[in-house]
Amino acid sequence: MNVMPKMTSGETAARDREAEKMNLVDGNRNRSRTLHVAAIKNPSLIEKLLSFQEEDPQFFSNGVIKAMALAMSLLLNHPKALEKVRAEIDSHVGHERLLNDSNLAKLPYLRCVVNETLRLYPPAPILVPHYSSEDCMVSGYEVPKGTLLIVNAWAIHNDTSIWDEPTKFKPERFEGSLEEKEGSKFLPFGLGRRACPGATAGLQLVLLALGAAIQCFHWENAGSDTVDMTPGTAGPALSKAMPLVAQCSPRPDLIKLLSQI
Ligand code: HEM
Repeated sequence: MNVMPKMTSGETAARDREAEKMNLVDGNRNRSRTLHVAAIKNPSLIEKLLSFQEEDPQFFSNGVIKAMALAMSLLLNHPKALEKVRAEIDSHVGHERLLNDSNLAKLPYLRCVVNETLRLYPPAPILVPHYSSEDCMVSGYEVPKGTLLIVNAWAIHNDTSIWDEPTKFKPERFEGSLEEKEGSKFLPFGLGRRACPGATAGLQLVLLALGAAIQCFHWENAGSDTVDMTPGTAGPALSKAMPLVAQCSPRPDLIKLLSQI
């Protein structure tokens, strides 16, 4: 049996501080609390999303905010894909109004980008524990009824026997109805009776938040040439080791619309 060496209280505090630094959403949550006290006038996008979370914690979940930030990070590293999403939104929604949920069916590439983000970075890489409800066989293994099952969604999403070049960001792989065809091989929202009941709403929120951010703003990487996607090590949820630092400016054609919101 492996036993973790016991930490001193100083080491524990240092580990907790490190975990805090590594965690995009929680780190910003605490920072934004401080900033609210200072009555900051120009909150960052994450701070704004976290303020929505305070108003409606159920829908603006950490999963939704993280998925949006991760999708934006990936798009900044793949400018052609970002341009393709923008062109899709411009052609179906235009510049006169903000995109809304009735437009989403007409924005398949935006959906592909979000799916590909959730494949590469499932907010819950290890699903919550499930029990088998009856005896079954899985890949030649007998699984008796009542067995505790831990599903590694991240490993399934990176399995080379299922996905072509799984470590690469290729939204096009979701074109057509691959998601439906692949069934239990793409499971960012889990599966079975305990699958995420907020999957439809969660996906819709990510699509709307990401789509509106791309429709209204020009985005550019404010740090080095590429966004550092090194994964963080804090907690069971996937996080980025380095925070996303990006700059946005209103797109000239959208300024009139933005000033009316
Ligand atoms: C992008 C957003 C989201 C992602 C990726 C996500 C993902 C997940 C995953 C992977 C699970 C575990 C499923 C399993 O083990 O099979 C889960 C459970 C759950 N999710 Fe979500 N979720 C998201 C948004 C939401 C939202 C918006 C709500 C509420 C409106 C929600 C409510 C829940 C609840 C209540 C459970 C527990 C279900 C149970 O144990 O029976 N989720 N979610």
